[in-house]
Amino acid sequence: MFSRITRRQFSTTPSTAYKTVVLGAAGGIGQPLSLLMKLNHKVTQLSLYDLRNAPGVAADLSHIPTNSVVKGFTPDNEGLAGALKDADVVLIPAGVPRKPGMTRDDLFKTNASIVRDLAKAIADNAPKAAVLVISNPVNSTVPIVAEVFKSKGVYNPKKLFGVTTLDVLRASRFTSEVLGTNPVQEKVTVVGGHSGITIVPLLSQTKKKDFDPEVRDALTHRIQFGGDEVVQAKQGAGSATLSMAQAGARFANSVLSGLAGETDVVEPTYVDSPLFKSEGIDFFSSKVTLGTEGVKEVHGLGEISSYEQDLINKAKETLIKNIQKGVTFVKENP
Ligand SMILES: NC(=O)C1=CN([C@@H]2O[C@H](COP(=O)(O)OP(=O)(O)OC[C@H]3O[C@@H](n4cnc5c(N)ncnc54)[C@H](O)[C@@H]3O)[C@@H](O)[C@H]2O)C=CC1
Ligand SMILES: O=C([O-])CC(=O)C(=O)O
Repeated sequence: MFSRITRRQFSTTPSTAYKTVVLGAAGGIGQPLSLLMKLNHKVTQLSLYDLRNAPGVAADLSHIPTNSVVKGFTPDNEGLAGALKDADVVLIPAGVPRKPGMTRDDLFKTNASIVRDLAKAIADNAPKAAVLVISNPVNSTVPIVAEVFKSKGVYNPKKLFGVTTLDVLRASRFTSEVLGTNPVQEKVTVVGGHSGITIVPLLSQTKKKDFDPEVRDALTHRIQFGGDEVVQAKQGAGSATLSMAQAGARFANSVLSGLAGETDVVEPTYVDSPLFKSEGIDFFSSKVTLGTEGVKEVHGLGEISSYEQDLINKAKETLIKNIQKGVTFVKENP
């Protein structure tokens, strides 16, 4: 167990000192994500939890001379309660990944109960933490966490995030490949959700703005189905792990920056959103300003093209079903 003294000791060097927890830390995403969190100077305590092997991953990372103490937990070794105590940020990459031929929704039957049970433990042990959900299907697992938190009276919509950053990374990369530009400077806002047609890149808001329709269609499709490229290339051995770790670490760093009081921290993320609530869509991804309490402001979509409006209309039809599926699951399987 980390003591408060340890936390204070380390908080003197950086201006911030946060405990970050990775649930599913020994997995394909969990290991590189834990490495990247070990390299983040805002993190002073890093707790790694998995059904097995988390203490080994923690021992390995603990030799890296950065400003954090790492500890591994399993069900037999202080368990979730030990891992989660005093957490500021909890990342959840626990659950099964896709194989070729599967949709993210096909993962629901296995991952829904995993995420529900982890959410119960977070509600009991770290109800004030920011919770970053990576486990698929994100469109449904985020509503699952929200329902569990509501049932336990600890739901804070400002602290629950579906991580859609990988869509943003892909959009930058793929757009730069088409335009021959520097991917680092190619910023693309991606809105909606995190699966197939619910992923909507707003290419009309990029510097290029006007794409040839054929190029635009192909680029949009590649961004929407980028995950499938990796699933197919891995031939049954899983889905994106390394690019996802980078995406998760970038988003976690933004959340930590917001908590630390940095200004103008803006990332697209799937949150409890006012944008389409009147249509029964409680969760939607758009640009969000992150602050000391989590979500500070959910941005509107801005000016979009009629092509993008059509994509959003289609995305909403799927999203409403995905969200309802998560809500119903928790009501029927509390
Ligand atoms: N949001 C996104 O953009 C992305 C999400 N994903 C999703 O992330 C999830 C994890 O993917 P991978 O790391 O590749 O899978 P993996 O199978 O390599 O690792 C998953 C880990 O979760 C652990 N786990 C399972 N049940 C658990 C529980 N109850 N408590 C704690 N740990 C548990 C497993 O032991 C394993 O170590 C999948 O659902 C995948 O679809 C993957 C890529 C991108
Ligand atoms: O495709 C998958 O199943 C994993 C994922 O969410 C992604 O890579 O975007």
